[in-house]
Amino acid sequence: MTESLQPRSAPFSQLQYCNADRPRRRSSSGLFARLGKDQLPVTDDLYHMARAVRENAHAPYSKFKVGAAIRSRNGIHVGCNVENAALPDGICAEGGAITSMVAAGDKEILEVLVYAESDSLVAPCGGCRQKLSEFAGPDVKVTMAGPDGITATMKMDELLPAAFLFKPA
Ligand SMILES: O=c1ccn([C@H]2C[C@H](O)[C@@H](CO)O2)c(=O)[nH]1
Ligand SMILES: [Zn+2]
Repeated sequence: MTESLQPRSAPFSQLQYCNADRPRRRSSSGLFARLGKDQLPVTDDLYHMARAVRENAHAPYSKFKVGAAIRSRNGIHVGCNVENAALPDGICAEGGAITSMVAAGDKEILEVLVYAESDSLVAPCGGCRQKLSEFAGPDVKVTMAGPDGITATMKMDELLPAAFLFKPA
């Protein structure tokens, strides 16, 4: 059972900060094990806030709920995906968290965590990588997490090397 929860994609298994080898409990019911206090990811507060806000996601089309939490100097800002019948008009959890941060008056991301429940870790989509890079420096850590506490962390410039920068001529 727990084997299937290992991050599957190649980059995740090579991550510097990946904690996939940390000991964790076997699931007693369902697909995922419950987190024990000894198993919490390093960024506990972001983890719990992203996990909690995911419950509020509006995802009737994909049925795939995502939560995101961003740490900035003035606090933690959360977002969940909000889909729309006009499918491309939906917004990702990361986009919602960014909007919340900016609305709260902050424009510098210190840390990001994305929480989803899938058989592999969920990384921000391409568009969200660009959105994050607008406010996150190259060394900012972006952690991807699931319900059993497996996390992988990538730096912003690993997630989006050669980000687009708008420099009018
Ligand atoms: O990092 C991600 C990946 C996907 N989604 C959302 C978009 C869509 O609503 C659903 C399925 O792609 O998941 C996010 O919010 N963040
Ligand atoms: Zn996205």
